[in-house]
Amino acid sequence: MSGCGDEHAPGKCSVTFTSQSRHAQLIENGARTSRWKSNYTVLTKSIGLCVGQAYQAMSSPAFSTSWVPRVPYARSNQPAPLDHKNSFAPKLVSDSLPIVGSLNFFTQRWDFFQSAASHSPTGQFSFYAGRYPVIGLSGDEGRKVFFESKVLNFTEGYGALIGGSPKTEATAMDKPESANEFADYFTKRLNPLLKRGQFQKHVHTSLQKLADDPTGMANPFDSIYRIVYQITMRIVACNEIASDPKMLATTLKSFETLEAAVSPTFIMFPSLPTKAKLVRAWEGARLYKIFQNIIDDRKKTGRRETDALQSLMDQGDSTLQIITFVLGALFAGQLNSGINAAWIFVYLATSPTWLSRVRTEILTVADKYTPRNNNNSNTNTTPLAQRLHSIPLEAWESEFPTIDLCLRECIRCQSTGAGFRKNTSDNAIPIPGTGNEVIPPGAFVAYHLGDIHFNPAIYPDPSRWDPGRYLPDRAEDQRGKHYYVGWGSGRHPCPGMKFAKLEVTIITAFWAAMFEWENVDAGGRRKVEGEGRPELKTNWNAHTASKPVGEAWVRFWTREGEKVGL
Ligand code: HEM
Repeated sequence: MSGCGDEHAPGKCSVTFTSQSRHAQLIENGARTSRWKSNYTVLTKSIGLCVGQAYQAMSSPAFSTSWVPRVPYARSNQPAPLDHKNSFAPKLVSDSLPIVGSLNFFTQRWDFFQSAASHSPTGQFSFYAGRYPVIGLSGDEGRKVFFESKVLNFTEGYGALIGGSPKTEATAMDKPESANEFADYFTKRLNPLLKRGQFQKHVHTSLQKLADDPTGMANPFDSIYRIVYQITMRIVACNEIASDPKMLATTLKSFETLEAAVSPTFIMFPSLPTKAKLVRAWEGARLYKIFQNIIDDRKKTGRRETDALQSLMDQGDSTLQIITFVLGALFAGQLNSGINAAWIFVYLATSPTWLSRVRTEILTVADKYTPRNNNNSNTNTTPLAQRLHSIPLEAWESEFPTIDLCLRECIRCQSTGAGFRKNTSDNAIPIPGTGNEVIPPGAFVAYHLGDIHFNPAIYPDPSRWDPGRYLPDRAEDQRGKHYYVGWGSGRHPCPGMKFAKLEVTIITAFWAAMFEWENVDAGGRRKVEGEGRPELKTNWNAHTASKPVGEAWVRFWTREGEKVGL
C-alpha cells in the first residue's frame, strides 16, 4: 500500500484505523519521505472515504499501517452471502433484490425496520444493503446483543453502512475493542480542552450578534447550528478558523457537503467512482489541506496560539493524529449537537411550563454564584446574561438538571438513525430468545434507535416532546436495560457527551436569559401548537439527526426586565 509505510512492514501492509500511535508514527515517517504520496493516500483512503462518516472518522485516530495474516471472509472485504440453510441467520426480508438488496433500507429506513421486524416471528431479520449481508436486531434481546457484544466491531459496521468500504484485514480483528482505545484517547484530549473553553464568552458574543439582526427572526437550524459549529471549532480546533468568518463558512460548507454526500449507490458499489465518492474525496482533501497548512505554518514560523491545536501539537501528537481528532470531533459532534441545540428552542417555545422551569433554574444558579447585590435586594442592574459569566464550569456541568432533561428528550425525539456493527469474529453470535438464530461471522448488524425510543409501550405518545418522562415518578427510561440509548450504551458510550451537554446547556441558558421567542412561519405569524407538539415535523426515516421537514423560524426579542434579572 503506497504511502502508508510499506517500507516498515516485512509483509503485506494495509491501511486500517486503530489507535496505535506506533502506527501513526510509521505514517508520519512515510509522509516525510514521500509527502505527496502520503497526502494522496490519506486523501483517498481516509478523508475521501471516511471523514464523511461521522462515527468512522471518530474511530480512526490514526491512519495506520498493519500487516496481519489473511483471514477468513469475516475479515475480508468480500462479504459472503448469508447462508440461511446452514447458519440459522434470521428470516430474510421479502423485498431483497439482487445486487442492490433492500432499497427501503436506504429510502424509508424507519418504516423498513418496523416492517421487517413485524414480519419476522422472532423480531430479528436479515437483509442486504447492496452486497453487505445485514442482521437487523430488535427488542430487548436484540438490543442487548447489539450494545453488549464484545465481538461486534463498531468501526467496521459504520465504515461500510454509512458509506465507504469496510477496512480489510483490520487490526481490529485481532483486537475488536480497539475502538474503545480511541474513545479513551479522545476523552483524554477533550477533557482538558473543555476546562479552558471560555464557552460563556463565545456563546454570549454570538447571541449578541444575533440580537443585532433587525428582522428579529432566526432559523435556529441555521443560526444556532452555526454557533455550535463555531464553538466546536474553538474548543477542539484552532483560532485561525474559529475567528475568521470566511474560513468558518468555507469549512462548514465542506463539512455539510461531505456529510450530505452519501448515496445508496455509494454504499451499494463502494469501489465505483460514484459522484458521492468523488465529492467526498474532493471536500475531504480541502479540509485536510486547510488544517495541514495551519499546522505547517505554525511549525515553520514558530507562531504559537492558545488553542486546542497548539496543545495537541505540544503534546507531541502527529499531524495525522491531530487532524483525525479535530475532524473526528467535528463529524461526530456537529450534527448531533447542532441539530439538538436548535430543536430545544423549537420545543421550548411550545411549552410555557418547561420554559418557566428552565428560567427558574437559570436564575437559581445565577443567584448562587452572583448574588443580585450585596444587600440582597432585587435592584441589581447587571443583566442576567452578564451574571451567567460567573458560573464555574463544574456548575454548568452539574447544576442544570432541567436543561439536561430537555436535551435528553430532544435526543430521544430526534434519534432517527440506526447504529451499525460487524461480526468480525470467526464465530456465529447467538441471539438469545430466538431459539437458534445467530449473527453469522462476517455479517453486519443494524439496530434502529427508534426500536426503543419510538416504542409507545416504553415511551407513551412517543412523538410528543415531554421531558417529564424522566422524572422519578415516571422514569420511563429506567424500567429496563438500554431503554435510553441516546448517548450510546454498553460498550460504546459517547465520549463527547460532556462536551455536547456543556455546549447545549450554555447556549440554552444564555438564549433563555436574553430573549423571549415564539415559533412562527416565514411571514412571522405565530404558530398555534400543542404543548410538546411543534408544527415542524421530524423525518423519522432520516438516517441521522437532521433538520426538520419544512422551514423553521423563531421570532425573538430582548426580554423585558432582563436588565433587572427575571
Ligand atoms: C447531542 C450530541 C451527541 C449525541 C446525541 C451523541 C450520540 C452518540 C451515540 C448514540 C453514540 C453511540 C453510537 C453506537 O453505539 O453505535 C456515540 C458515540 C460516539 N460519539 Fe457521540 N453524540 C453526541 C455528541 C458527540 C460529540 C460532541 C463528540 C465529540 C466531540 C462525540 C463523539 C463520539 C464518539 C467518538 C463516539 C464513538 C465512541 C466509541 O468508539 O466507542 N459525540 N455518540
